[in-house]
Amino acid sequence: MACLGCLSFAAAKPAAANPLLRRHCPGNSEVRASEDYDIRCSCIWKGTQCELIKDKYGLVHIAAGDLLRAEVAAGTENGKQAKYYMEKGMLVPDEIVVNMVKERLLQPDVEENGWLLDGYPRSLSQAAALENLGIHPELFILLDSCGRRLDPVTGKIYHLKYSPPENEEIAARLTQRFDDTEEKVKLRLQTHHQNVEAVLGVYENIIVKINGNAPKGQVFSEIDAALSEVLDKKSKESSSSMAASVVH
Ligand SMILES: Nc1ncnc2c1ncn2[C@@H]1O[C@H](COP(=O)(O)OP(=O)(O)O)[C@@H](O)[C@H]1O
Repeated sequence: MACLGCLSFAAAKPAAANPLLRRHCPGNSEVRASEDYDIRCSCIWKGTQCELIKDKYGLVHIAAGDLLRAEVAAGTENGKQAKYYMEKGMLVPDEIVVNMVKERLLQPDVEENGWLLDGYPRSLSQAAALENLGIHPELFILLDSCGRRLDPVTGKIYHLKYSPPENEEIAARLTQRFDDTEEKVKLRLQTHHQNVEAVLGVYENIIVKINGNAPKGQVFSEIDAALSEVLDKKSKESSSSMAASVVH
């Protein structure tokens, strides 16, 4: 529990904002089996935007999906259990995910630099777990976007509109990750819709909604503006509290 103080300390640093990045499948992207584009509602820009945020703000990028895939690849007990749920397109149980994210958030680099949580929390119970740990983000970025595709041969990610495949051969083999088949995606969307409203309720005062269906530079400039605003506000608050302590 002592480490929780460390996290609060990281959050309190004026130079480090702690944003969460969420992908949101908009309500008008209904699951329609005949429309490939819509059922695979997913965000190409999430990873790209995380890289850009990380580069500019020096935050530690923590992606719940990446942590889980690393456990699966390492063949750990948690990974074996997680794989079962990931393959079914279900949320991995909190017993695995909450601890995994918590442990990563307690690492010294996170305390030093601040954090960017990606794909977490995805349910009310995960948001509550963060709150109970005293971990409060300063910004919740909700990214609306659809159309991501993964090339299974090169691992490169494309977007059907904004970053299309270079040729027909690549276009033909574009697919999703191992957990991205149609039935699983449908289930994931269903779960996502059930959970998203509840999570948004927890962060309603710090949400910024960004249209992800735009060129990456444009998406980033909106995110950047939101982050800068948070940081400006923090630095003003911290200088006014400094002034107050001088007066006293
Ligand atoms: N916060 C989370 N809670 C539970 N399971 C998660 C969480 N984040 C990711 N997962 C699991 O990992 C899978 C892949 O997640 P992710 O890499 O974030 O991709 P996507 O953003 O396309 O869902 C999810 O389908 C789910 O099974």
